[in-house]
Amino acid sequence: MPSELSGRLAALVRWIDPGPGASHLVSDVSGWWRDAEILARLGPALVAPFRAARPTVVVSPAVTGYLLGPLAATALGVGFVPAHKPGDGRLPAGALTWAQSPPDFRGRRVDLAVRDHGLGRGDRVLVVDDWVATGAQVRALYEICAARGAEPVGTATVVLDCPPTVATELRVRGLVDGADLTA
Ligand SMILES: O=P(O)(O)OC[C@H]1O[C@H](OP(=O)(O)OP(=O)(O)O)[C@H](O)[C@@H]1O
Ligand SMILES: Nc1ncnc2[nH]cnc12
Repeated sequence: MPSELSGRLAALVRWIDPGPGASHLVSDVSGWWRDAEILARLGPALVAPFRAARPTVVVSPAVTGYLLGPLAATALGVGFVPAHKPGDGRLPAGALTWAQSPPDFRGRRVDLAVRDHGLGRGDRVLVVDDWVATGAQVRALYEICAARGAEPVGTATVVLDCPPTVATELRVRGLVDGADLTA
């Protein structure tokens, strides 16, 4: 992990109390977008460990992934494919491939869908997201890749907050260690 960038990213994470009844604080990463230098560095830093794998496309889940995925795709010079969630109100027309995640960090099983037109045999997919906690949503995206005949080369995340065994299994690389964030 690039240490100077890691420190700046970690310092920009804020924690919000969602209000009465909430069991835990919620992260706010909007500081990453507001800092022009960090914004410019995010894409290249995320993709650096995966350049040798020659990804042909970046896939990211709604909704924060939609901010990071295009930064990573631009850095690689490849295209971007959004992975939709039923609640995001933007399910595209045409055939979709769906997968359901195992319980994620909130205990939810998340349904994810990718437009068939966007992903196919021969694609080498880099998954990009802001945070990997249990790896549940990454697993669902890899399942979609497999169903489309595409190969996931790994996952680039800003916050790597999953057990090392999961990071190794899913080939996840991160810019900030979750243990360095204090809520
Ligand atoms: O490793 P996991 O347990 O799967 O959790 C990580 C995922 O959960 C969060 O997304 P969320 O569904 O909260 O969507 P958001 O981008 O709208 O915050 C985060 O952005 C990752 O996508
Ligand atoms: N955005 C997020 N994604 C996953 N785990 C988190 N823990 C706190 N914020 C999170």
